[in-house]
Amino acid sequence: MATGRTHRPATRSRGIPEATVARLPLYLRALTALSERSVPTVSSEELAAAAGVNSAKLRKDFSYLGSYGTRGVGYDVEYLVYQISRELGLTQDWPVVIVGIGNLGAALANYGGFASRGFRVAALIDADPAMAGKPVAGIPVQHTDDLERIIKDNGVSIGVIATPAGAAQQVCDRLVAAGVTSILNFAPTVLSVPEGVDVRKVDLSIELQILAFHEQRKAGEDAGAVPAAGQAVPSPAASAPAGAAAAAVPGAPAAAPLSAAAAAAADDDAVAAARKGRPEGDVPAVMPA
Ligand SMILES: NC(=O)c1ccc[n+]([C@@H]2O[C@H](COP(=O)([O-])OP(=O)(O)OC[C@H]3O[C@@H](n4cnc5c(N)ncnc54)[C@H](O)[C@@H]3O)[C@@H](O)[C@H]2O)c1
Repeated sequence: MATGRTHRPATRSRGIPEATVARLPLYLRALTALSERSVPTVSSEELAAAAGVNSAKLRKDFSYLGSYGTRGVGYDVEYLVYQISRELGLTQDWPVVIVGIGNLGAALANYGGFASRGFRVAALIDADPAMAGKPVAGIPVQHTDDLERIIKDNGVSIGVIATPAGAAQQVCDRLVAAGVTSILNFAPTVLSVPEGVDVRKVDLSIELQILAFHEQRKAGEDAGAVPAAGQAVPSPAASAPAGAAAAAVPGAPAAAPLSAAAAAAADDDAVAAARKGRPEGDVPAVMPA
């Protein structure tokens, strides 16, 4: 199994902070919507509101791209789309493989949003021999026996893992050994990858747990927390020192993982500090709605 470092430092090449990189897709989505409506220019305030980011932060982010806008006119929408796309590496075509073509893998294969953003689904791979040759989203599923050849033939550097958790590390190791250097992991497990491989994870249940935490806080002020059915609250005195009691109570996420939504909204330094404290290396990839 591959071992070693699981994520990169807070800054990348050309000195763009990771928190800025995390916000670029938000700007791009808002700008693409403006472009589709043939809006020629946009102010930093309008764009910040559309992207859900504060406008001072947006201006700082764009300064890293060398984009300052024109006073009284704002930013040129088409040019910014180009600049951000180029910065994110989206001006080239990225062949992607999806491994694990069950409910989720098939849904991803059918998602039209990849192709429109420059991600071409080059191959679908599954371990089930019964699926081999069957088309999903018009692409025939191929067997995992051919994984290495498929990666090589298609020049794939990005792999999506949608297998059960128990298979994910082994699939990851094979993808990496075959030349994949970026992985989007949907399986609920932490992957170990060697130096130079980026992993981002999507876990909707974690996002829901964070929402549950906020819901509980909203409701808790008047009602007090009520444990979910079947969950007994352990006695802090019996099982843990007083300081650890809050973390021991079910439903009290004392150390919620840092979501990309939080990363996009927080200050760069705060993000770096929060990342430092995280026990796991790969990065959640769910973006704010
Ligand atoms: N991240 C999220 O928000 C999210 C949401 C839903 C599901 N999931 C996760 O996604 C994964 C897939 O869920 P699903 O509902 O599609 O499951 P599923 O059982 O429908 O599909 C899993 C597929 O993986 C294949 N598979 C198993 N081992 C494999 C291997 N070694 N190599 C290649 N293919 C292999 C199976 O043949 C099957 O087709 C699970 O880990 C699930 O927990 C994550």
